[in-house]
Amino acid sequence: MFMKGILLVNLGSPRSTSVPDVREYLDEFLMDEKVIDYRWFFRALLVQGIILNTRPAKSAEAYKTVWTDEGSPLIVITQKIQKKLQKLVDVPVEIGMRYAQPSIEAGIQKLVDQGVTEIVLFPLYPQYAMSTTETVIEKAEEVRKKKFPGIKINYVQPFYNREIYTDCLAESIREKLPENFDALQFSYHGVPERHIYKTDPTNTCNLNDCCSRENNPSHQFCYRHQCFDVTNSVIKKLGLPKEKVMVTFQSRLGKDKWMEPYTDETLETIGKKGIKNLAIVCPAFVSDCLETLEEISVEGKHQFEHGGGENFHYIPCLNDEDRWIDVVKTLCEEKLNEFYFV
Ligand SMILES: C=CC1=C(C)c2cc3[nH]c(cc4nc(cc5[nH]c(cc1n2)c(C)c5CCC(=O)O)C(CCC(=O)O)=C4C)c(C)c3C=C
Ligand SMILES: [Fe+2]
Ligand SMILES: [Fe+2]
Repeated sequence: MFMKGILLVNLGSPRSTSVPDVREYLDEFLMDEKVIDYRWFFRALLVQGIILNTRPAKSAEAYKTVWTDEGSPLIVITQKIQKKLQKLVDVPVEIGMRYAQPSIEAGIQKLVDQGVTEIVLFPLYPQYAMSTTETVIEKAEEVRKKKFPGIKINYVQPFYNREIYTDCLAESIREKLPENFDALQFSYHGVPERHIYKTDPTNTCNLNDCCSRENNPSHQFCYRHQCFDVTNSVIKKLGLPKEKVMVTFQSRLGKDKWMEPYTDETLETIGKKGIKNLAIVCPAFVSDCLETLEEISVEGKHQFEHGGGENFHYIPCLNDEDRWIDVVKTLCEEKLNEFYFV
């Protein structure tokens, strides 16, 4: 007998805000070679020899400012999505995190315990990146082969260009935009430029105008293009002129060259250029997390005000909005229905 189920996968958070728990989480996360893509020796030297000496204490302080009584916002919101989706579909829905707990393996185990043999796994990232979608699929395949060789997994693909998603995002932003704003900033999580070159099998992306072209063979694997594409779709639907819109990249780490322009540097300077009222949204994330609630809403606001800005308006992620749950349901159902052909 075949039985289907859904696994929603998000990035994951530390178990608690204690420094040892944050260190353990960062160790697993940053030692992933799809996140820091150096050879093992150099990655270990950088992560375990340098980053883990100072970053856990700093990150733990940041996590404390966003942590709720129920736990990490990212996990709590993913659980809320799970519960709402479960009410709409008649197959079991579980969650799994790429790093820390509940793990992808634990999520699959829960489904298997309920008799599931065919899983739709949904990486909750709108855009493709080596450090997100690709590492989730690689991990899930590793777990499947080792622990659950009898089950099938069908993966929901990046959905940045799906009209149901961009409609949903545009509506969500429209409702939350303040009445007066000089600019709307789209701040996406950054990645090192090297990641984009590395994952372009067509060798046709040079991180230049090609990313904004209507057609380029690299688009399917180009995170930069996919960020621009989401932005363009949304601003068209909102009827916003391009001059009122900025795209920037946040959360860089280390000395590599990451995609530019950087969110923090932009926030420090735009006030002086006359942008006094700013709205900002972060569509690389479907759920609010440390990187939106602390890095943007708190640190970003300070940077903007420090640079002469006056009104800073953070637009929350889709989180557990009903219209977004409907999109999740549709994207999962498409893949559930494909099982016959997988
Ligand atoms: C080389 C480092 C990193 C890459 C590449 C990277 C890509 C990337 N990350 C997200 C989504 C999230 N990242 C989050 C936190 C976070 N990210 C990094 C580093 C890289 N991310 C670090 C070190 C951290 C931990 C916190 C910190 O110390 O600053 C989170 C939030 C997790 C939470 O618990 O709330 C998310 C979500 C994407 C989408 C992405 C590439 C596109
Ligand atoms: Fe590109
Ligand atoms: Fe990250």
